[in-house]
Amino acid sequence: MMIDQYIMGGVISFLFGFSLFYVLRKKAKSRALTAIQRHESLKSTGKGECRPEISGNTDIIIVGAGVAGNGRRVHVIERDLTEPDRIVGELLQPGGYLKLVELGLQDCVNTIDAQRVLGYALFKDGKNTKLSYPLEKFHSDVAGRSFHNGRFIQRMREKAASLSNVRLEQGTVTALLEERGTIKGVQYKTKTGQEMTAYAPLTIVCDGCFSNLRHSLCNPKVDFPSCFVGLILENCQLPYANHGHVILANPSPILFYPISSTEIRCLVDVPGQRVPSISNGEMAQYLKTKVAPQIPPELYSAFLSAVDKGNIRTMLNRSMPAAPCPTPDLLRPLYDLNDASALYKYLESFYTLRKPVASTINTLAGALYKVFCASPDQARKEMCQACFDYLSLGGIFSNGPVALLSGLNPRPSCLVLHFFAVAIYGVGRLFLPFPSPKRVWLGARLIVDASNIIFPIIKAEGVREMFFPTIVPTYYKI
Ligand SMILES: Cc1cc2nc3c(=O)[nH]c(=O)nc-3n(C[C@H](O)[C@H](O)[C@H](O)COP(=O)(O)OP(=O)(O)OC[C@H]3O[C@@H](n4cnc5c(N)ncnc54)[C@H](O)[C@@H]3O)c2cc1C
Repeated sequence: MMIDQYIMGGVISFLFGFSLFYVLRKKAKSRALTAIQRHESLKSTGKGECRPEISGNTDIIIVGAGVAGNGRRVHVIERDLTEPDRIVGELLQPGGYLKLVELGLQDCVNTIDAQRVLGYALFKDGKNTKLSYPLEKFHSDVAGRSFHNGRFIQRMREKAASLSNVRLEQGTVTALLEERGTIKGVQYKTKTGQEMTAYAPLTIVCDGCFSNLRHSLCNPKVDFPSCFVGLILENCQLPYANHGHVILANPSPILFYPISSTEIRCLVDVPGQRVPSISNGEMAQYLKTKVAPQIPPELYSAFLSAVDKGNIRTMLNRSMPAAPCPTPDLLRPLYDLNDASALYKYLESFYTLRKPVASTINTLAGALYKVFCASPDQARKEMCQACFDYLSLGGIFSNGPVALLSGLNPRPSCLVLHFFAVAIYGVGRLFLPFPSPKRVWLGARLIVDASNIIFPIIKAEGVREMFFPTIVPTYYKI
């Protein structure tokens, strides 16, 4: 992951989580509305449980209350119900905000000093270009939002806990209970250390990037392309107000965006899995000597002050293709439920709808990261410059890619079209005014390089799932 993946990658999860909320919530909507009127805030029993036990059985167990989760008689088990303090998930793309509106959850960003985000500003070699989200066709409220992740998560948890059909409990799931290939429920440890089991026909595991359960369900191909180093800048203004700023720096991008009315998040991408040590001062030295000279002058002194202040956080970026886990047994017990076939159809359409969206954003994020990282290779340099200049053309040349990035129009065909349009644009420029043999050779390498970037990512995501989701056998969508 990197800047764009950070900016974009996050929306995958937001869209995933909110789509899941949506798919599962529709049926419970009338019950949920009644419940919201009755319970206005997160109520704790003081035992790490935020709702009394629901009588009767549980339909769905959800492990993890990050941005994903919700449903019928739902039991949510979350390791830590206190407000998270993380440097992740701070920028919600307009596509994610639209999902919040669709779910009636948009007020979750109203009381947390969230900032409107209207697009990106790209900086490269002293030049910059503003890329606005194509929001003309939407209500004026629709835009991205950036905020403190923990504040947003708590608002979402309050909403979930306010539903009478949701039991939100603090506990750590230690194992999935499996019988003949079917997940029957979970084993978990409560806040007080008690070992418990919970059973439901459907268990949804969304325990995030530090998952200790995923390996028992699938074999994910997790890649660790880089780390983010996070700082908070104060007392300064971004060159473009209400925009995410992407500095195409050496060796890799640097991001800035507001997270409150007084704070700007800075994320410095450091390729590889190791970062300079914070404790022995190497990190401060790296940030001051290698990073600071590349950032816009408007942010320079606030950046140095943030480094001196010392509140430096790091986080390993992970990238994993959005591959559905082919576990047909998973839904077998649902036939015991009266409306099992309806839920089955919901899940089926959820995956069919989700896959092209998620994989388009994943692919674009992965591809842009490779293009935007500094490289000694001349063909890659040409591709990077072509990309910056292509986006700077404005009109459909910027609207198309930004609509993909923002989750407003994440169509795989548009992604491939724009990616190769950039490559062809780069080659076309090389051929002007005369296509010398050296330039023809460079152009050919550029096309090969572009193909080598995008096709492996598409292959990992799954060509059929991404471009032809409706022809994928049903059980692969479950
Ligand atoms: C540096 C960085 C910056 C990012 N920035 C953005 C961004 O700006 N915008 C964006 O949209 N995305 C961003 N992302 C991606 C985003 O953070 C993730 O996609 C998102 O957090 C995933 O949400 P989740 O609910 O699946 O997992 P998480 O947010 O990780 O939540 C998982 C939850 O499960 C709980 N849990 C874990 N294990 C257990 C267990 N065994 N039992 C019970 N509970 C458990 C955890 O306590 C946690 O609350 C960023 C990622 C990184 C690394």
